[in-house]
Amino acid sequence: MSLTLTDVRLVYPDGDRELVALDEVSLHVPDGTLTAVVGPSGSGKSSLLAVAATLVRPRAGRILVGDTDAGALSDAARTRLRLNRVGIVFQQPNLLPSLTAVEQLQVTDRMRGGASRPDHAERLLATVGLKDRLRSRPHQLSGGERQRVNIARALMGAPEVLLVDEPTSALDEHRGAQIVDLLADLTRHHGLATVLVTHDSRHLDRADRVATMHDGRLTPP
Ligand SMILES: Nc1ncnc2c1ncn2[C@@H]1O[C@H](COP(=O)(O)OP(=O)(O)OP(=O)(O)O)[C@@H](O)[C@H]1O
Repeated sequence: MSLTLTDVRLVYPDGDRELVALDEVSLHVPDGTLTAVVGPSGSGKSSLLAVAATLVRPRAGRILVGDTDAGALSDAARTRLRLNRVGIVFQQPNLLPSLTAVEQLQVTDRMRGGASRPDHAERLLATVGLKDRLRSRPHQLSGGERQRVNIARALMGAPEVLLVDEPTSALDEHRGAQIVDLLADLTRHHGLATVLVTHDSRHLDRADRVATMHDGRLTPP
């Protein structure tokens, strides 16, 4: 399923004034494709992800996850949409220190209120190259491996949309390239509509499309 943003405007209060974080932003990400979003600090990249993740309601514009208009949903329905159809990979893996890799993924089953699926967790961890690390805890994993757990965890709910914020910022060039390769492969294999926010222009050749944020505007639109 695709992700479509149309004429999105997001405004934050700024003292007596308002700060326009997203200014008429439109973006269409077909399923099975990866769009990289680059741009300077403060240009609105994280705001774009927050809106696409339905974490923040824009002042104007439309967000479609597949055919579902997120703006038309109640807050409870948006939370369900986010849990079931959107995967989010934050910059910091935020893994729980005492849990093994498999258990990190199983936590999301519990959050979703469903049965725990250790087999599914193990399969996903194998997919991201961690089949020998299933019982490892975060301190036993490298930065790149922790980021792989983070990515596998985001796929537990079989999302249609994958939103990824700066996944390579803590990694060296080689490991960063491996993570972007992995995201591109997962995007194709699972038919995801993926948005990858990155400062890192080194890995953009793996993206199907590169868009640039500048002062809240996205080009090409
Ligand atoms: N919760 C908030 N309240 C008020 N202003 C905010 C808030 N979040 C972001 N902003 C402002 O909105 C603008 C866009 O910020 P955003 O974090 O989306 O940019 P960014 O491109 O992700 O930056 P970075 O690369 O540094 O993370 C900035 O001017 C920022 O200061």
